[in-house]
Amino acid sequence: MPDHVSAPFTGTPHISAAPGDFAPLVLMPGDPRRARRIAETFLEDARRVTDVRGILGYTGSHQGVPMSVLASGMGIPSVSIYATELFRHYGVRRIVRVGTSGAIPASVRVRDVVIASAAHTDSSLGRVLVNGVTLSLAPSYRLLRAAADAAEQEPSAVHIGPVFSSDHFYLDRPALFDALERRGTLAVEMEAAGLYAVACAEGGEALAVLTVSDHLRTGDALTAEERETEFDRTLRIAATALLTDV
Ligand SMILES: O=P(O)(O)O[C@H]1O[C@H](CO)[C@@H](O)[C@H]1O
Ligand SMILES: O=c1cc[nH]c(=O)[nH]1
Repeated sequence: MPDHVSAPFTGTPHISAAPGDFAPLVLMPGDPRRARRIAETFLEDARRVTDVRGILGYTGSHQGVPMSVLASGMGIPSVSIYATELFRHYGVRRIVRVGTSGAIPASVRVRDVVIASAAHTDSSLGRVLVNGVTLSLAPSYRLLRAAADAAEQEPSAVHIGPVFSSDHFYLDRPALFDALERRGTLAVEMEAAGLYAVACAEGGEALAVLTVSDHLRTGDALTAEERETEFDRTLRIAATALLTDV
């Protein structure tokens, strides 16, 4: 092949899908098995488009509009890789994380939904993208507003507010969670801040809608099976946001 002819695109280091395999609208759970379940139960005519490292991705449609689902894996480094590659190489415009989270205040209960209107983090990601600046890690206002409107149609509790995206799942620091609670933080999880940072850097839109799977104060928790199945409301809100003004 002559030097000036670039090689055909055959995927990224982490995604084996061909160009055009992903829809511009993407649901993103952490867990690959949840991605498969969303493809099987929520999307129509879904086909698998990638499975590198067991991170499953599917494309089908929802309410007649093309929609994909791709797992992010756990943590900010992992979600940052997948979100960057989707925005940069696959023409993706919107990613809505559909994840699980741990509730912090008593007013948030297991099975409630939390829409992350901001993401605090102990990750460095918000500080390294623009030299000397800590970026505000926030969702797309359009997606947030659409999700807030969709939440009004839901019969049970949906909370909107800041979450804490932690680099540490086993963080034994009760005083930290007390301090975050006093500042209005609703829940802890491990990806929203990374997704918001990447969307900001890549010019995409992002939002995180989280099912509360456990409570840091009471110890209440969903079973492992419920973690896979208890996210119908989260999915409805996320898909409505993805489909707004497309
Ligand atoms: O259920 P997911 O979406 O993976 O989200 C939460 O669960 C994982 C920890 O168990 C972390 O990824 C955290 O953010
Ligand atoms: O990251 C997470 C997710 C659920 N529950 C937690 O305590 N942390």
